[in-house]
Amino acid sequence: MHNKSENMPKDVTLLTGFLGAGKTTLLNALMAARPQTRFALIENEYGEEGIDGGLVMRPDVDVVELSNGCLCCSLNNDLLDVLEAFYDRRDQFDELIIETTGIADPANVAVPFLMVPMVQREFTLKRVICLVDAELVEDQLRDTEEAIGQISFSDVILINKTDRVSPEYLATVQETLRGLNPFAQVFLGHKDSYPIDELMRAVRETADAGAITKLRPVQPSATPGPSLLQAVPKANSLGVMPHRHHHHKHSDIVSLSFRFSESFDMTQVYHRLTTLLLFQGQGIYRVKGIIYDETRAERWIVQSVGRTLTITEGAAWQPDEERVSRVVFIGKLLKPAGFEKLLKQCIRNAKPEPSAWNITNSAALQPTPKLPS
Ligand SMILES: Nc1nc2c(ncn2[C@@H]2O[C@H](COP(=O)(O)OP(=O)(O)OP(=O)(O)O)[C@@H](O)[C@H]2O)c(=O)[nH]1
Repeated sequence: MHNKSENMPKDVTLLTGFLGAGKTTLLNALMAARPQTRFALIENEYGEEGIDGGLVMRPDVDVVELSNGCLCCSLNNDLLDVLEAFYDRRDQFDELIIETTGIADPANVAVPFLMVPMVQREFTLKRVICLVDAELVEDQLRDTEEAIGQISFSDVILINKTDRVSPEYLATVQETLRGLNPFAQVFLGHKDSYPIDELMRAVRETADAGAITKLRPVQPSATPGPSLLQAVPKANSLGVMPHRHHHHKHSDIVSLSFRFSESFDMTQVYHRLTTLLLFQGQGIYRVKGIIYDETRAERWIVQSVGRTLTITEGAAWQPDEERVSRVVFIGKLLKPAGFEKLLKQCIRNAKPEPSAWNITNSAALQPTPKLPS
């Protein structure tokens, strides 16, 4: 049973929210709750090593991964190419979901859907859902520019991870968010209880009207993103003209990606990353990794949000799959040297090198983070 005729525009859900807010986790729950729907998915990741694509649980989903940049800026033209490719295989899916990077400005990602008639003809931006980490959002609003743009642009806000905060604190968070975006529908949830039907019932005010789409008040970003209307004249088959390359700055947020073919010692991984986050975690917003451990048939999934590290078992390696570990760190002004050293120390049977990660060694982080008092 498929939702729509192949000739109808495809519904698009844009999923945004700061690094680690829970977008991929919600995405999996959403797709599991809609087994009859054939989803196409665009996974955008800031890091060079795409991790999220490997975390998508439904094997039948048509996933396109766009790594090493942000759809809202450096990969803006790639979005048009991917939309064109999806258009060409429009008979193979019902709905498209785009998971942005955790630092994307969704207003820029939405531009083609709102302003390019040929894209509008084939794709309807149904909703922009912003996930908010109930526990960390106040810090993120204080320390970064990205979170505010995401919250203020979205039609729907899901205050996620409610399991991690008290009802009193939740009330404060709700008030803050209402102040930032009084137009959005706000829902509460956590990974074991999402209001999926409500989220998917919510639609942009003008999404069904098919006419001119009214933009909600948007916080202007420090450097405005590109407009696809200023395109250079070479149309693709959707009739869309690609834009020249454009970069905008993500308030000094960088991503460091590492890849190793050696087997890792998970005790070391846990110990060293926990220590790192505990004592030098201030500028580190996110750690994500898929780790190869030769003693296990399964891969390990390593995640951190804030100072919380979790290691869970992932899918088993396929017989012909290359066993590699990939780890991404995203944070403010991170420098690679210390992180690489730390990871090398976690390789199974690595030679002990006591100074590899020394909590007083702040070479990897600029400016030097303060130890928690
Ligand atoms: N306690 C708790 N943890 C959650 C919840 N939702 C997600 N997480 C955890 O938060 C971490 C990040 O979740 P993801 O779904 O990967 O977050 P994301 O927004 O996709 O992350 P990025 O793509 O890196 O921005 C994972 O360890 C999840 O298991 C929740 O409701 N409660």
